[in-house]
Amino acid sequence: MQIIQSKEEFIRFLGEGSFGCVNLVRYSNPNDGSSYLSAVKNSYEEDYANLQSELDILLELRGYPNIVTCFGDSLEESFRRYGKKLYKLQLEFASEGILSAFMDNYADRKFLEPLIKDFTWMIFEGLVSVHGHGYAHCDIKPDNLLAFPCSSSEGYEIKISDFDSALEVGDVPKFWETNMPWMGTPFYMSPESVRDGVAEMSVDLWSVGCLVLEMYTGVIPWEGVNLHLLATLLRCGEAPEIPESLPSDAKDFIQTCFSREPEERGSATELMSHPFLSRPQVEEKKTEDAKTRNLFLLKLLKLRIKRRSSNKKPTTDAVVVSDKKPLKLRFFPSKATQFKRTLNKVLGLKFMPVNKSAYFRLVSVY
Ligand SMILES: Nc1ncnc2c1ncn2[C@@H]1O[C@H](COP(=O)(O)OP(=O)(O)OP(=O)(O)O)[C@@H](O)[C@H]1O
Repeated sequence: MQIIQSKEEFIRFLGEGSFGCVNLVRYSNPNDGSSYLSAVKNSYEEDYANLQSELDILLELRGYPNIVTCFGDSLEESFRRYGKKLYKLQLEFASEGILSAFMDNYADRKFLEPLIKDFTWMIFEGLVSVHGHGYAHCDIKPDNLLAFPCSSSEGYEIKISDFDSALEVGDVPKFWETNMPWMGTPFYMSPESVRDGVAEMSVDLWSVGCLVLEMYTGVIPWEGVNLHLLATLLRCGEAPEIPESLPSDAKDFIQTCFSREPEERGSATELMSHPFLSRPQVEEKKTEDAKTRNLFLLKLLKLRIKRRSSNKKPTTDAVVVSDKKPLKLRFFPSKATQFKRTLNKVLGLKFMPVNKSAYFRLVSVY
């Protein structure tokens, strides 16, 4: 999508990330009266590199299914008061918000099984593209998945967003240390990532396992476990507990995502053909539904033909029927931004910019 010099109207604040805030903005073209809404991610100069790297990945992945779309080909640059530079990344607006907020609309935050399967399938569709381009997302979790009303049907669509932790496969984040071993959000991290910090595709597959578990139980994985203990448990190859009450194919699927040996998880594509997700069942069901519908229509059709023929004299084209139907606070300078970001995730803190200061106020979000 090409950005035309347009009028910008702030609609509302959407949320706060580690690198700045996200606002809903309407862009209007005064020439033809057209307009569109965008979720605009704002970052100050010190976090420019992160926003740029997120844009670079989004540009590579633009047009692929279940990946949030970015508008424009570059970051928009503007100046704040006191000459501070601000960079903006325009994203398509997810009117249903992040998946974690979407879950709050459901009793006990639990989804029904068909929705879990649909959403998991969509997340994999997105991951196949991410992995296919040589990246690992490294922070798959409900806060980084966006919900959209489905354009073609009544349901919802899920897209992967927030690529600022994404890395090329094989890279290790600069901030990663053995005593701070979190490449993404701790509760969704895999044992091997805690051991070596290497961004592998398998890390995302473990996170999907956590996510599926969360969609069934409504509870974040490892709830109540402190981070020190969590690191120890993960290093020992432990996985979040899977309730016995889950259907057996779901348990088996989650267990596969939680395989100790990353290779045993398979790839995103391979996991998509696990019986838990196997589309044939869904397709079969759709075909069955379609058959039932057709049968019903056929009966209706026969009935009408009968009625017509009883009213009228039969003609050669008698088959023509009516077609009318149918925590702690901390301060630190802007140095290692990735480190800040991870620390925030660990501490559950979010950034609140404090006027012109180069520092940020951190507030607990737990
Ligand atoms: N495309 C979007 N549509 C609607 N809301 C969005 C969109 N992108 C972000 N948001 C909102 O803005 C918030 C901040 O998003 P952002 O991606 O900056 O950070 P985050 O994922 O919440 O945090 P972090 O970057 O620390 O992981 C989100 O939690 C969400 O509420």
